Parts: sequence; C-alpha cells; structure tokens
Amino acid sequence: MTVEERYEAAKESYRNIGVDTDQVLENLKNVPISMHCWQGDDVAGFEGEGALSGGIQATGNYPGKARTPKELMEDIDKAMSLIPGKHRLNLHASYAVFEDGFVDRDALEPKHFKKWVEFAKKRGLGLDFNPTYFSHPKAEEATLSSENEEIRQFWIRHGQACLRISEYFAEELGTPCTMNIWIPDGFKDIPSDRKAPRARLKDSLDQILAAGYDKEKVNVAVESKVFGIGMESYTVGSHEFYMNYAAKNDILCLLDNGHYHPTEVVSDKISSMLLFSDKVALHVTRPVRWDSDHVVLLDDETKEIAKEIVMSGTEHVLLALDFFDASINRISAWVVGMRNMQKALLTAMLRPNEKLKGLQENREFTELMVMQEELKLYPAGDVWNYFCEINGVPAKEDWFQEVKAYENNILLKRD
Ligand SMILES: C[C@H](O)[C@H](O)[C@@H](O)C(=O)CO
Ligand SMILES: [Mn+2]
Repeated sequence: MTVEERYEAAKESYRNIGVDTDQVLENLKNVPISMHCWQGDDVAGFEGEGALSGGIQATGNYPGKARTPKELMEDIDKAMSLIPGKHRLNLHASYAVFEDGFVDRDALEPKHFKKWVEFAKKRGLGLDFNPTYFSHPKAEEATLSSENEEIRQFWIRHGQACLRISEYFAEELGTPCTMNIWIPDGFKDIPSDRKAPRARLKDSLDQILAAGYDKEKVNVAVESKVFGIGMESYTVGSHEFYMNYAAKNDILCLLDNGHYHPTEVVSDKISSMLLFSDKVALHVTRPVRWDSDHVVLLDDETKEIAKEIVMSGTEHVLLALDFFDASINRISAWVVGMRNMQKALLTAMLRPNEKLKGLQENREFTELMVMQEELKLYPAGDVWNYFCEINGVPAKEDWFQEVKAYENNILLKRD
C-alpha cells in the first residue's frame, strides 16, 4: 500500500469517530515551533572560548558540532529540510555575528544580528530571542539580582539592548518576536535573606521594561526555574516570582517543563495560565531526573502538553523547544525533537475532542476511559507519514539517511 492509500484508510477510521483528518493536516501545518539554535553547538555561541555556565550542562562529545555562524546556519538548514511545515528560529544573544569587531553584551546592536535576519528572511522564518545571562565573566556570581550595582547595571543594559534587537527582528520579518528572559541567579546553600535578591531582580526587570518597546512587536516573557547545578537551594527567579511579575506587568510567563519539581507537570499549568493571560510561552524539553535537557520524545507528558495546547487554541501558546544533547548527532537531535513535538500535536488534533469533553461534562467516565485508551492505537502514524509526504519531507525514519550522509560528507570533516 502507498502512503496515500494508507492515509485514505486512516481517514475513514477517524471519520467514523468524527475527526476530519484533512482539516487536521491543514491545522498542523500552521503551528510554528521555534527551533532553538543552541542544540547545534552545545550552547557555545560565537563570543570565544568561555565555558558554558549558569548551572546548565551539555554533556557528550559527538563529532561535528558547528563552530561558526556559517556552519550553524548550514546545519539549521539541513535540519529544517527534514521537518514538515514552516517554523521559527530561536536565537540567544551569544550568537551575535561580529563583522566589524567584538562588543560586550551590554553594547549589542541590531547590526550584530543582520546575518541572522538575512538568513531568516530568505527562508521565510520568524525569529525569537533570548538575552544571554550566563557564560560570561560578569555572570559568575549573579546577574539581574546582583548586589554589585555595576554588574547589575551591565545586565540591565543587556536586557535593554536585547529589546531593541527583538524589535528589529519583528520589524524586518513582519512577525512578533518572543523575547524570553532567563537568569541563573541563586545560591548553592540556604540563604539568610531570600527577599533582597528578588527585590533587586524586580527592580532590574522594571528598568529593562522602562526602556520601552512596541508590545505589538515584542512578546516579553520570563522563565522561572526551581534549581540549577550549583544553585540547588534557592533560585531568585522562582515560579511564584515570575508569575506575579508577569501578571502585574502584562508580560508573559514562559514555562519550561524541566524547571519544576519532578511531580509537577506543565501540562496541568497551561489552562490555569490562559485563564488569566491571552498567551503563554513554553520551552518543551525532557527532564531526566533533573533539568537535563534531553531531546523531546513522543512521551506521555509531551502528548499531554500538546493536548492542552490544542484544547486551548494553538494561537495562545508560543511554542519553543529547549534541549541540548552533545552525545548524539545534533541535527538528528533537532529533527527528532521537532518532529516529535509535531507528532504530539497531531495526536492531540486527531482526538474527537468535543465528544471527549462532553463525556467528562456528563461524568461518563467509563466511556471516556474506553475512548481515550482505544484512541492510542488509532492509525496516527499513517496520517503523519502522509503529512510528511505532502509537505515535501521524508516520511518515517527515511530522513535519517540524509542526516547520515550529511554527517559523512560535512560534519566528520569539521574536526
Ligand atoms: C539556553 C536556554 O536559554 C536555557 O536552557 C534556559 O531556557 C533554560 O531552560 C535554563 O535551564
Ligand atoms: Mn528553557
């Protein structure tokens, strides 16, 4: 049977339970996922030799990581050629391209990202952005919560510079830019004063936002975290801190599903956030025992997150991925993670969601369980393969041959 014939059979099965697969494929094509540039080079960036800091780690030494903007762009192209649909690219400030001399992070300007804008424009991609508050000598102790006023002001200027760059992205590309602020600040051991660093962080964010920006063009988001390596006892930017800050200042919360206590799930937070805000931003990742940033799999929580996104309306969720695995082929990591996020969205869209909602409302929990369990073995794979085919990318595992060839011809020649 051909991919199309299989799709036609699957379409019939889904039609019998009230799901229009043609409509689903159209909807799925229009959900952009912001692909993080930092999987391609283990979060190294282009500033020099500095080690990755901030309590995050990329472990592994798989050959072929990108070392220059050109190599990273080529690798992004390769990955995107194997992912169906049109997506976005998520950059960190540490990926500035210095064509006429290095400047420090507080002096970054739109021109340092011109190459990325050219890249995105040619490919019809939107850009998202992140100030980089780690891997820098001035981030060794603390950044926006620093007790050292000179250091704190340096990082405030960095945030303001990033706002200008985010606005530039939106203007050049005609699509709003999500600018996400994450800082690693915290303490290894029990603090004597939890309030003072948080008060300084609050003031720093106020000063960044006071620089002014066009809210139609930039969605500012703040990303909390429960702990980082070396900051196990206290994180300044906690969930409660940012949830309140975002609500009060009409900006967005970004929920990273590696950033909560192990029994907390982001899938259960999305609906609550969206009852109080028009949008929520996500970093989808895979935490293995800690915030390990493993590649996103098609696992239960990813599917549950996708279900919440679909039930809430995909336009309300700014969806990005965040992982960095240096132990496997990095292009494969991107492709697996992006395709899995899309597969999760697809399985959520292939549910007869209105009928299932009705069963819950009528407290028909027996039938609800039966339906939800039976749906797990419906032929979503045949719909996925057809989606790949009509969007011009290889179906099933066929894409991996292309990654292998790219590895042999390009990546292995880099070292
Ligand atoms: C590199 C990213 O910005 C970083 O991973 C951040 O988003 C995070 O999740 C830190 O744990
Ligand atoms: Mn994150």
